[in-house]
Amino acid sequence: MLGRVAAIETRELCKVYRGRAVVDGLSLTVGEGEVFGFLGPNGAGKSTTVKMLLGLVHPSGGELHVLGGSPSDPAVRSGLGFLPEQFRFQTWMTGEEFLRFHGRLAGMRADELRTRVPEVLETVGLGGRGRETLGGYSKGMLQRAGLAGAILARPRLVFLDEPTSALDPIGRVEVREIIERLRAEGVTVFLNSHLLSEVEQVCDRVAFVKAGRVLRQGTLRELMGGVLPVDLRLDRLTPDLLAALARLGEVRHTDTNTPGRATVELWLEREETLPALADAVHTHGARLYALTPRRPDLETMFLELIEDTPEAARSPRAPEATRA
Ligand SMILES: Nc1ncnc2c1ncn2[C@@H]1O[C@H](COP(=O)(O)OP(=O)(O)OP(=O)(O)O)[C@@H](O)[C@H]1O
Repeated sequence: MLGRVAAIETRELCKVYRGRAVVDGLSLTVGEGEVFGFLGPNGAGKSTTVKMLLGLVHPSGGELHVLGGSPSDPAVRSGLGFLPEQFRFQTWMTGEEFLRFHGRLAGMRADELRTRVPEVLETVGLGGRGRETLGGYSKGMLQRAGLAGAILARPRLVFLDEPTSALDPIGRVEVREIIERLRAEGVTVFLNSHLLSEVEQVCDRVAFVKAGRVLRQGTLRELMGGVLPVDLRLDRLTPDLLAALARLGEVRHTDTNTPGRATVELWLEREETLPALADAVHTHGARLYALTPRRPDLETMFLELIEDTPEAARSPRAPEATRA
């Protein structure tokens, strides 16, 4: 396959362990340059899928293409980066040595590594700490070092398995920024995370998996049924303005009980309608204090989907609670 190909494409992918299908007909498409969230409860088959996509586990059935080829092809493999959730570090190595070792395994030249290693250490927030041994790193620093290893060889597709599980809130924001930067550089990011708020903020598209199958995949908007709820706060709401707003979207709720303050919840079909809302308010002589598109609530979606399926015997909060 040449030209513009999907970064990942699987069709009816299966993995059977001891007679049990842990990945059971999984079909997935991830476009090049997308940040893709792969979500599901514990044991859904996410890690097994990632291992197959990396060529570390042989599928029992189905098809898979990664960067237009097979992950067993060294040329394809050299375009992949991976941050496993549980990384075994050599504690006696320094951060720099670890990255150089990693880079050599990925086929990078020594002179290339001389500039690239300090650069990625800086990117992941470990600038100036590369001469310390990994044994002395905190859990968060180790996770950053692992992330540095995953992006070191400038992969076109990078798999991040729970990249922020050991990080504090500042570290999480930093990793989000790194993901944004990778997206800007056209790198495809396949993100496995139980932190749904994080996925919500950074992913272009998501897939929900359960019992080895994709229950649903799409953009957050698509998964929301294509509507964009918007909250408006105004100084007043005249009948004319209400009628104008109702022409732009579906008015779901209004509140005019407080003098000098009115709120409207409106469901739009298209984001492009947002400026017209502000215009309508202005044209009708009202003052606009807030116009807030509501984020799709991934957690609610996730819980509904997981609960909807018969195998949902576990507590719906288990995915996050057990991984804290
Ligand atoms: N090598 C193996 N041999 C036998 N069973 C396995 C093997 N690897 C995974 N499994 C089983 O496959 C199922 C899916 O595991 P997997 O690790 O892919 O799930 P996951 O969605 O990544 O879960 P988690 O969110 O807990 O990491 C589990 O029931 C697990 O016990």
